Amino acid sequence: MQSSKRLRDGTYLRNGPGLWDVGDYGFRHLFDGYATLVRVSFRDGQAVGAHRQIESEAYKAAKEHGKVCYREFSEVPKTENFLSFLGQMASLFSGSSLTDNSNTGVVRLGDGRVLCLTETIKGSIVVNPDTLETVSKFEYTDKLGGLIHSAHPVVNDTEFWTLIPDLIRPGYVVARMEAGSNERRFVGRVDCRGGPAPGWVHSFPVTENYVVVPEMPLRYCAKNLLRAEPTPLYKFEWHLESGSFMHVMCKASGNIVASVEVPPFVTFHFINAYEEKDEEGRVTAIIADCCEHNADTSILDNLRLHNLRAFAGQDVLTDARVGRFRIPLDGSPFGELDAALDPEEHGRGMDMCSINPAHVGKEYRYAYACGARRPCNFPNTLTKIDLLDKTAKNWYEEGAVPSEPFFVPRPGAVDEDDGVAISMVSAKDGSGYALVLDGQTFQEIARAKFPYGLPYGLHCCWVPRDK
Ligand SMILES: CC(=O)/C=C/C=C(C)/C=C/C1=C(C)CCCC1(C)C
Ligand SMILES: CC(/C=C/C=O)=C\C=C\C=O
Ligand SMILES: [Fe+2]
Repeated sequence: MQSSKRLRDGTYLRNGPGLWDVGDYGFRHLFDGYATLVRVSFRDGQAVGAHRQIESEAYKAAKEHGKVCYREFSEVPKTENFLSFLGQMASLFSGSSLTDNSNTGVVRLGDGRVLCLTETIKGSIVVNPDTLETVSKFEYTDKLGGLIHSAHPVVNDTEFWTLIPDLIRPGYVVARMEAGSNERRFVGRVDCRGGPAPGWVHSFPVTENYVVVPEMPLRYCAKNLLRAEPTPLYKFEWHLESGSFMHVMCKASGNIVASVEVPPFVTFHFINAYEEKDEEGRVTAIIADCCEHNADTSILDNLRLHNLRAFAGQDVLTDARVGRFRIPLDGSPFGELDAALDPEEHGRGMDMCSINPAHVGKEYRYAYACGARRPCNFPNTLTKIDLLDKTAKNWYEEGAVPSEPFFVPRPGAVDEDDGVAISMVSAKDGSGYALVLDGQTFQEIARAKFPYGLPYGLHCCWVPRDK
């Protein structure tokens, strides 16, 4: 590793879809791939890397039978005859045909267990952060039920917040799990304000005292769940007429303290949220920021493998911005949604964000994300966004595809941006390296080359060495 500064010791883990072929069949969508876990361990100024497939039931069955055996994001097992089709329909309702391919995120729970996740509840899998071995299914011991949840729980050293959409009685259940437990406890419920089904909740934010529940017009669609062939919006449907809403639930009581209509939006990832206060310290509003795709669902189509492969270098990546919601707590029926800074600062593309974990739920200034240098069909820069100055610093290397810049604070740091941002980069020639950027200057501190290229990956976590 070429580095002048010492990095803190610990392990960076990154999860994501990494294998898109079964036998001679090629998958269609980025989100279908079987999970590949990547590790880079930093110790005494050296970096050691490894990667391994997560041994989900879906992955093992595909390997054994040479075909897709479970329902993935867009792939569906092929049925040989009408009887097996009927069997599949029945298993869909019980959830047994849904994938457990935990290809989205990886989180370190307060008790030290490391969990890989996806949108299906059964796809919660415990892994060993040192060997990357699949340890076991994470069994939720409660009776909350549900088949799907937000792929991104909000996790810290003491707790885990999750959102479970209810497709039968459109709404969301908010639940909390203590560190060290496998039991989620019901906190409260939000009923949908519009539409035939809840809006997709890939992620949601929390503040110190509240949980923010987004209801976007891109809604789950039971009919599309049953289809054998993917629709343009996969398992979802766009219901502009149904309205877009933001709900705020009190963490302590489970009561809804605000439910406002907002302009239409499309987001996978909330960045953070915090409480806005007046001079007397009373909470007047909730501010919630997200990677917002200008209410345009075509980002889902952008992420089809054909489009990613065929349109390299063409300017087809749909515009995105930091969407900032202001949700008033004074009973007003409407909330606001505006760009937090000029999207040109980050090339009108942005997603895959991280912040200093000490600022989750609190006022914050900096967000790290993938951005765009046009023309491009996929995010191709790393960007450090200053939400106060409304500016961005950008890292770019010609032909390279960097993954989520994951912020790791320096132990004992006081300044919010005192730390590093770690990303895995696929270079133009197909080789790969871990890149460490200074969280303040956004200049390169170190890079560690992998002996081989790695597929694009999604979300990350950090396991300190002393834990
Ligand atoms: C990788 C990523 O960000 C998203 C993955 C999403 C998945 C795997 C979604 C899967 C689903 C099913 C298999 C059926 C039910 C609907 C839905 C949650 C979309
Ligand atoms: C990779 C991605 C969006 C890129 C576009 O800007 C979204 C991934 C979502 C799942 O975690
Ligand atoms: Fe995600």
